[in-house]
Amino acid sequence: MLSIQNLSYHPPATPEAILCNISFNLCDRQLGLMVGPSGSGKSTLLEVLSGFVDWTGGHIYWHSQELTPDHLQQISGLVFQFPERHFCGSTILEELRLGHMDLDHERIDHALSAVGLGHLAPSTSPQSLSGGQQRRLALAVQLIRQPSVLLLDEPTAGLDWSMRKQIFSILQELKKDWTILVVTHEPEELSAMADQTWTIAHGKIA
Ligand SMILES: Nc1ncnc2c1ncn2[C@@H]1O[C@H](COP(=O)(O)OP(=O)(O)OP(=O)(O)O)[C@@H](O)[C@H]1O
Repeated sequence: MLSIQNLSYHPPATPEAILCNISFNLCDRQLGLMVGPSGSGKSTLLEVLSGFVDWTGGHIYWHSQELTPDHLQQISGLVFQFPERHFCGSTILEELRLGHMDLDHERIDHALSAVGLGHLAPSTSPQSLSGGQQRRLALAVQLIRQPSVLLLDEPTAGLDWSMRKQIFSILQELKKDWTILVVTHEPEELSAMADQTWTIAHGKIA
């Protein structure tokens, strides 16, 4: 279980805290949904939970272990909003192997199959994929690291209805094996599959 207790983040440059006394628990193999309007602190929360930002108050636990930002970088897999903008590899294989040159084919095939891309040749260019396929590749890039917690920032932003449906059905499958936190300002269809939903506004959970 990921346990967030009274988490606050107040960088010196901001007059107000960006995150204020956030507390919630996300159980293993559950999908949690954090819903809030633009500017409410959703992306900042994911940056903290990915270990990119050092919080200024509170505690984060994975099961009974208290976590530092270094721990969080190890256990979390963050898929940014519009992740396709950050693709660097010229092939799917290169994209998946970035920073993990020793990954074997079995693990690569497993990650691609988990997101419904098992039929694609590893030599395919990420740029030639559809929008929905690119989002699924971005998921595979994180899954291949086998994170304990998968963090998704607006996973269906900018996709049309049929591509959003692809992502929903992948998430429905992934949540059988992975612990997932999704942040979004448009919960819509995601609400139906979420095990827990929280609302965030002005850095506080309502
Ligand atoms: N490094 C920073 N320094 C100062 N202010 C920041 C910083 N990062 C975020 N903020 C502010 O914190 C607030 C929350 O931003 P955040 O991006 O987390 O919101 P969000 O809910 O993800 O919004 P969106 O849905 O538009 O991405 C905003 O008011 C933003 O301007």
